[in-house]
Amino acid sequence: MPSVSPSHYTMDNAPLIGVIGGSGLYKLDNLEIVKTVNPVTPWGPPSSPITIASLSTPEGPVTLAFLARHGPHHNIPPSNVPSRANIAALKRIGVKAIVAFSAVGSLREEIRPGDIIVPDQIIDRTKGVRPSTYFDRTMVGHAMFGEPFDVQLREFIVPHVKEAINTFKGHINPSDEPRLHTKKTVVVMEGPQFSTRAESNMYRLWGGDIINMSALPEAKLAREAELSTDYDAWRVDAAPVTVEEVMKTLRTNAELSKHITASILGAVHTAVKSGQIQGQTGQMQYSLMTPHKEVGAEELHRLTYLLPNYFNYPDPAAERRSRSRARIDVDMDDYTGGEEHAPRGRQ
Ligand SMILES: CSC[C@H]1O[C@H](OP(=O)(O)O)[C@H](O)[C@@H]1O
Ligand SMILES: Nc1ncnc2[nH]cnc12
Repeated sequence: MPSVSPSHYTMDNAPLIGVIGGSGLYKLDNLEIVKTVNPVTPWGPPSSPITIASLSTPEGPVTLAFLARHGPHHNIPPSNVPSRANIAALKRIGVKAIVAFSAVGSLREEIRPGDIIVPDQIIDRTKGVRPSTYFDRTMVGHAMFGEPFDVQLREFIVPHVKEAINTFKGHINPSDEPRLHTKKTVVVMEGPQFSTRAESNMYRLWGGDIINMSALPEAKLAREAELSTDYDAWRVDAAPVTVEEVMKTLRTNAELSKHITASILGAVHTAVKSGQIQGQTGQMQYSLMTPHKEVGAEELHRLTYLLPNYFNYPDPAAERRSRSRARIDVDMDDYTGGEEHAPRGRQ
């Protein structure tokens, strides 16, 4: 059986870190764009083209992959975000860890507009309308999710985020200085409507601290794909929320989130590359229940795209195509018509 490389990216400086930008964060600054790819995964195309770019960091330039969760023009509502495609595409590029950004509402008085939150737990209040697993056919898989974010990655990131906030303080009115909150619980609701007051009170009783519409199924799918995740959220609204209020704080906070990204990613890249952050590789080894011979060929091809360490069933047509190519930089388009664009210079 021909082997499938776990990483299909052959550049020396492959992007190990994927950044998912949420509301207000549709691109990063100070990026030298290496290329933009438009993969089509077995779960369809991701939310946006993926920008593979070099970012100047205190540790030197690092290559990262950036994707806009709601599309570059914010035209994908939370319930329709193609999270399976987003996660699969980042995994296929060679990403090992995802730092995701999200705008959130607060369920606690002490979490003020503009504050930054690194949550450690999730309460799922989505309504089952979002595809939330790669194991929804005949291969049954049960990922561990007691710690929904990668503990090592989260603990590594917190002091770096704190430092980034400190170095940003000169740019902000002292009374508006953002505070960092850690070990908080994010409630993920379906939306797109915001919560009723009764619901918010119930979430508070449940132990929820912040609320959004996006951290799931993203974090569940990343776990199934054996990727580490960390969520950096910033509080946008004061209840009752209006989109106008939300967008105002988003604009004010876009600069801070870009500053945080630029400040922390060099260190995160180094820690992932050196193995200081061990990652989630191997997590699914004992989670897959079904013998491969009981699973259909098409499903096995899909799972090979996502988890080549456990599945080795390339699409014969893709095999023929790739054999006929002299050199492949990214073979994410094997499933389909993905295109690559030439570098466009700075974003
Ligand atoms: C713009 S308010 C509601 C919207 O904002 C959050 O998006 P994201 O997490 O992608 O920043 C929230 O989850 C909702 O989708
Ligand atoms: N109050 C809120 N509820 C749900 N998602 C949100 N995203 C931003 N603010 C929110």
